[in-house]
Amino acid sequence: RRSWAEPYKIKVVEPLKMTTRAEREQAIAEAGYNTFLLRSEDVYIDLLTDSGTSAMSDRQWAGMMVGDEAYAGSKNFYSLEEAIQKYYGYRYILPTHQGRGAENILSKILIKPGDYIPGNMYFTTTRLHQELAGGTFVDVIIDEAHDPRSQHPFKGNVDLQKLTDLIKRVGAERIPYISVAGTVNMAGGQPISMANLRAVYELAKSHDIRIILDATRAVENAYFIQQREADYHQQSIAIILKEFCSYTDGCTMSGKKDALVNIGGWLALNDPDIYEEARNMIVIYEGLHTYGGMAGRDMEAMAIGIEESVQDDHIRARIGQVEYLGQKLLDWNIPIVVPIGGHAIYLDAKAFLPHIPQDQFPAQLLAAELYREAGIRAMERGIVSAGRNKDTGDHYYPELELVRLTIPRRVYTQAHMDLTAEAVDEVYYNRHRLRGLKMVYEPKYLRFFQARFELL
Ligand SMILES: Cc1ncc(COP(=O)(O)O)c(/C=N/[C@@H](Cc2ccccc2)C(=O)O)c1O
Repeated sequence: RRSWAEPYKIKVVEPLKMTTRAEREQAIAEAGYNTFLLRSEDVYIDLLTDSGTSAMSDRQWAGMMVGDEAYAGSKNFYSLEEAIQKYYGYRYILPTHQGRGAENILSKILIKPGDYIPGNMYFTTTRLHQELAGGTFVDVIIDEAHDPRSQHPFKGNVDLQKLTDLIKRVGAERIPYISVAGTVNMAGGQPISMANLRAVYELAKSHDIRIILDATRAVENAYFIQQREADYHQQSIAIILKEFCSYTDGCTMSGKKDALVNIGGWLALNDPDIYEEARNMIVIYEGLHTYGGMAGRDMEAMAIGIEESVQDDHIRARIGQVEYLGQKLLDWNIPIVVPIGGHAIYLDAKAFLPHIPQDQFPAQLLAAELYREAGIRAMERGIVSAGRNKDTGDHYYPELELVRLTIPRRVYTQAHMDLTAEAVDEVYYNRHRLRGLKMVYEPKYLRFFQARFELL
């Protein structure tokens, strides 16, 4: 049996500083046990996020050299527009500085106070923009998505009955669009199947309701369709991605993930009237409609990154590395979300630390402990990230209390994955010694970015 290796070789490296346990104990205490507040230079293996952390290719760096920094009508805009139309299939393209730029504008245009936005599990920034526009997010994902041990191959699927019930309850006119993510970040990077998306599209169209895709990791979603959906085993990733997007009316996109760039995003639409409004909003919030908060060089790098991201060899190696790490942990009976997702391994902190109640922030503690143990930075994806219910003021208490080990694209080697697995195993072996946290500073919005904690 031949093992696999990356379809690229390394040309530039960034030396990493090694720290001592004493230095890390001080650093994490000063960071208020919040990995977002650590200095990057104090981190050895940075698995906080796959957002903006990919390694660019030599062709992308070359693209940076041909940045046309004209204020209006930059050549790089047209390269980007062409790449998105070619691979995602949408008609109108508006660049934004990153995903949130697109979410902000889309929400402002489509959502009226009192509207409901159904979606396959919440995402933190997406839901907040929907709420800021006066909408209420309604989770219509299948129940299995909330169970870390369910082996359902497409946990990102929409529960058509939940969606139908919502339409009946509030009426189609109160639903500006269905917000579909592929893959679903908060469920563990879980995909939605082509068959399910097609069914959602047909249901939506029968009620004249739009579907807007969060395309942030849609190429990874295409890989899971290719691997797990019988009709698509012989199809290329590029073909699958284009069909996938054809069942939606537009998308918001953070180019910082699949598209292999450090900054960038876009809003894509097929409806000329919505496009007209969005193009007008872009000049208020993002700059001009032909640069959307990006330099010309960044648009060129993203156009090239899109082309590279849909190559079958690339995505197979990218997800193969995540599966490699996940399988090691499964072999050692360490509780992680299954099936293994596309961009990260999610430790099940509830199962990992059953003696720490959820309101003592077990996932937050586990992420801090992994850093203390080995200088590995992960991200809390549990009660802290879930925030507070805007009506009751109490915490949301999500089923999923997770720590995300997010793998950047084309950055770390298999040796880094081996060391990460060993560090997680070490923490697991000593898990009964760990105790909870109390939150000592809580910001108003998206508290997980800046909250501070102390050991109980
Ligand atoms: C499915 C999905 N849709 C939209 C966005 C926003 O895109 P952008 O504005 O960041 O470009 C993101 C960003 N996800 C990053 C960064 C992040 C953001 C908020 C909280 C924690 C982490 C992450 O998961 O690490 C996403 O995953």
